[in-house]
Amino acid sequence: MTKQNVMISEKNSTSGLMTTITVAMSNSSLFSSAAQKPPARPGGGYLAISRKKLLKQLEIEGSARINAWVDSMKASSPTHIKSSACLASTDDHQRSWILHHPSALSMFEQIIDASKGKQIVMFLDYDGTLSPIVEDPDRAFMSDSMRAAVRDVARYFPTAIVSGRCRDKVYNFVRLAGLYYAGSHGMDIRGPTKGPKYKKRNNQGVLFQPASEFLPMIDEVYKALLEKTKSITGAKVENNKFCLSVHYRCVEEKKWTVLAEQVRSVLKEYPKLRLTQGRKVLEIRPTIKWDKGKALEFLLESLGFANCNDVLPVYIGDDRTDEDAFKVLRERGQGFGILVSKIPKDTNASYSLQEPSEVMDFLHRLVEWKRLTARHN
Ligand SMILES: O=P(O)(O)OC[C@H]1O[C@H](O[C@H]2O[C@H](CO)[C@@H](O)[C@H](O)[C@H]2O)[C@H](O)[C@@H](O)[C@@H]1O
Repeated sequence: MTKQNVMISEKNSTSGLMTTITVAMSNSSLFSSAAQKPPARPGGGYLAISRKKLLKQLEIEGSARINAWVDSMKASSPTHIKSSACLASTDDHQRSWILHHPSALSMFEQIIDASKGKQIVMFLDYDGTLSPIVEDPDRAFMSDSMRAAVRDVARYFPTAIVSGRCRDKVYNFVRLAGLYYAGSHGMDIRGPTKGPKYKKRNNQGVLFQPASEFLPMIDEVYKALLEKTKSITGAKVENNKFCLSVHYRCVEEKKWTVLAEQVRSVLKEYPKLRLTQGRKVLEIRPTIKWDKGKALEFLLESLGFANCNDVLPVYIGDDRTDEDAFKVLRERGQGFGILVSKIPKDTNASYSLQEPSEVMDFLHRLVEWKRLTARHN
């Protein structure tokens, strides 16, 4: 993002004198589309526009952004009943999607074949992957049987839980000591508190928090968002330590625009924070170049698998933020992303699973296969 010095000129109505102030602004906050961007100014000169024009521009950009947010909030929440013609084309779409992203259960043998001579490393998202999506984020409990499946998997394979939630919270849900935990979308990584059997190279004592300088800002924004959104019934602001979530799952659809405006009115004071979207949630996080994909790479490196061919990372997740990890795997040409979804979605994952119960089946099969091969060797 490039910075542009903007000179605002104003004519004093009584004196008739022009006064000017200069403001350093990012191009992206000034111009809503690339087409509107001014030509580059060698040497970073001034762009003179009137205050009126600037405010108008900001207003247009602001409402365009709100509309885009709300459109995206609606697009990820299909609520309308489909006509039969529409249903038929949906079926076709579903069939074609599943051809491109087959079930990881039906492709299990192929996945195992690809792991020959390689160490499988498991990366598991939490919400919607290990626990079903529920209305109250504080009650997204994991079943005991899922916990047992994850514990078994972690006995045989290095395993990390990668979540948008704050690390302590996700740990309190999972409650397994021998795992890596990457909370706050990977911005808070901690190695196992109990020595895992699979210990390879230098994987102990990992603690990595690339966004620690943002803590005071996140706290401030958390308080501001709590205050700002308190009038909206059902809205919930969650403090995930290095990032925040504004939930709208329980907010009436007609209030989504107001909520988006409230969030934007707070965020516009914090250009170092950005907004992404998840499942009926607006996620606010630092603009640093760090995401679940970077966390995956960091963890592979911590486990001693940087630049190695003898590793097969498998990442299972259900949300948009998991796409960063799927993309890394695709670009590395290594391992597989598995998207948990019942409906076709644009994804960089190779395979799919429909819901957490299928994730559990997949984990069981991995363990069963590992036990069998261990018996034969
Ligand atoms: O990366 P994840 O572990 O998938 O975390 C992403 C967000 O998950 C949680 O919200 C989602 O699950 C809630 C409970 O089922 C649901 O009520 C909400 O609508 C979902 O968006 C979590 O509460 C968020 O903080 C995470 O960012």
